[in-house]
Amino acid sequence: MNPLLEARGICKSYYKNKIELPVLRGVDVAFQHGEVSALVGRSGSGKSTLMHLLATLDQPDAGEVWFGGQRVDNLSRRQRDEYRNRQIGIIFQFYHLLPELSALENVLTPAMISRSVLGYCRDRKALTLRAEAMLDRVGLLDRKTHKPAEMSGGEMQRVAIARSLMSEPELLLADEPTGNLDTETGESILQLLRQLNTEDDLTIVMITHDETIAERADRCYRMQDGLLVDRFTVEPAEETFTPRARVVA
Ligand SMILES: Nc1ncnc2c1ncn2[C@@H]1O[C@H](COP(=O)(O)OP(=O)(O)OP(=O)(O)O)[C@@H](O)[C@H]1O
Repeated sequence: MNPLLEARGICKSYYKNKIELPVLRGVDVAFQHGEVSALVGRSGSGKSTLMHLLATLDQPDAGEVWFGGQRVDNLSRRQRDEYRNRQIGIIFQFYHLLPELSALENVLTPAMISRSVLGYCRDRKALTLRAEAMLDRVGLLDRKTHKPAEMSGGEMQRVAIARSLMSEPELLLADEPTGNLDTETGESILQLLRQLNTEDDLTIVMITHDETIAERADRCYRMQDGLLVDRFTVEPAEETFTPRARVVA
């Protein structure tokens, strides 16, 4: 089966005071449709940089990004915005909610601003109904008037997830989705992500430095110093709930 999302030979450097800092040094990775994948690696190994390139938030110096059989890294800026708005949901460790807006407004506003979300864009009533449905989906409809300061970390991440679902994306990119949460709350977010994967066939790529979280994915990719050094498939352990990783060629 063709992968949903693919990076081919990705290289990326940053420059500081004209000194080159190579961050990605030829990364090849393919994410299969309907799977939960984890990119695991130490701080500074290049995970977030790769995620930004996969989301076309930035462009590689060399290499290509493909989504659904189409090359996307070389699209025009407008086309890249449209690709991102329609196909990808993104969530971050620190939620990136607007503090002055309610939960409902946080879910609704980016969709209102985006020109391309859904066919009925800018139809405020339809979008509001959808935003409420998404808040309901993540179990937070009763908090719709709460502002971020009036919510827990787990609730804020749920709002961010609801926001990311507004465009019915095929792919969810999650940068350390549980990184700011205690173990129990993080667990409930992981369970929600798995539920969305199973029920909506949502393909998920999550970044984490935490091996135990990575092992919850169907497939893990380990990054080290700007290179992908390992791939794992994850099999459920026979006698316990905790899955364990198996290295494959
Ligand atoms: N805009 C930038 N300018 C210069 N250097 C950068 C920039 N963004 C990231 N870097 C550097 O690139 C390297 C990789 O950063 P990146 O954020 O991709 O790593 P990461 O694996 O996601 O780390 P973490 O787990 O800490 O988020 C780091 O050494 C970082 O300092």
